[in-house]
Amino acid sequence: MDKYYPIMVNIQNKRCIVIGGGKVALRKTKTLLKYGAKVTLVSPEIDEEIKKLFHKNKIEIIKRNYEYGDLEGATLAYIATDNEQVNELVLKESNSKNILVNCAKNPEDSDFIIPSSIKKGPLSISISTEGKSPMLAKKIKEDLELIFKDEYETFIEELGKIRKMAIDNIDDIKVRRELFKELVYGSLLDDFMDNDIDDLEDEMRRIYMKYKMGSNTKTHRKR
Ligand SMILES: C[C@@]1(CC(=O)O)C2=NC(=C\c3[nH]c(c(CCC(=O)O)c3CC(=O)O)Cc3[nH]c(c(CC(=O)O)c3CCC(=O)O)/C=C3\N/C(=C\2)[C@@H](CCC(=O)O)[C@]3(C)CC(=O)O)/[C@H]1CCC(=O)O
Ligand SMILES: NC(=O)c1ccc[n+]([C@@H]2O[C@H](COP(=O)([O-])OP(=O)(O)OC[C@H]3O[C@@H](n4cnc5c(N)ncnc54)[C@H](O)[C@@H]3O)[C@@H](O)[C@H]2O)c1
Repeated sequence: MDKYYPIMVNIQNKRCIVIGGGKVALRKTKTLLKYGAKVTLVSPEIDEEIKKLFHKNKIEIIKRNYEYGDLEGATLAYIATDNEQVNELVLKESNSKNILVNCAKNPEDSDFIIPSSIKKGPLSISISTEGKSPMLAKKIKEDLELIFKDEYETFIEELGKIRKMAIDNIDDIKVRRELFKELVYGSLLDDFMDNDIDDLEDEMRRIYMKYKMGSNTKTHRKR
């Protein structure tokens, strides 16, 4: 049975606790901030980059050793210390409180692991090797970045607009599917990437109108 179930989690404004203040803690913290989490970090020693985040009011810091109870109120917990005994104690607390935990040192103790990921506007591509080789996950990300370029962001934003219009105005799901098929599987994206399209929005709307006109729907929505 596969162990890790991939999901997209909204962590905006959720409290996430990082135990440890070194390089790994910094990397995890930066990712959490990118996704709008409220980060509290507990560690006696703090990396210089982490201090900068604190001075910019991006995170809270508790400058001491971890103590039982520090995970109170956490949605997610991250263990990034170099001390096995501390890690054990944090694991005990997270397990007893059902707080999902990531342990950088011992992935087998983790409830979740962090994939390498590409973000282009609404597009997310995550790569995981289930901890077998984080470096390979990073390389695959770099390879995929050559394919999934910035144009994808605009393309997906425009697709989102047309899809909403189609759901509101074209009742027949078969017609909608045909429309989406032409937009997604047709040559539109390639043409856009090759700079062969002046105005993507116009072009998508032209295709949309073709399907809308062909589907004399709108008024007889089936219940
Ligand atoms: C993807 C990424 C996300 C992130 O952390 O933000 C991430 N590691 C990254 C990079 C990276 N990490 C390491 C190297 C050095 C080379 C190497 O060892 O390969 C490099 C490469 C580099 O830095 O160039 C060392 C390392 N990593 C782990 C251990 C412990 C162990 O394996 O026992 C050790 C050994 C420590 C030691 O030797 O002491 C464990 C984990 N690292 C994971 C994620 C999870 C599984 C991901 C997957 O499913 O593949 C997992 C299981 C748990 C977790 O941390 O969530 C990020 C890429 C960022 C990017 O994409 O740019
Ligand atoms: N998952 C990954 O991607 C990855 C990558 C490299 C290393 N690691 C592993 O993660 C661990 C951390 O790596 P690092 O490079 O950040 O180490 P580091 O030495 O830079 O940092 C360790 C941090 O732990 C803190 N710490 C020690 N005792 C503590 C306690 N009682 N309470 C709270 N904090 C405490 C220290 O103050 C320090 O800030 C190491 O064990 C390493 O093997 C994981």
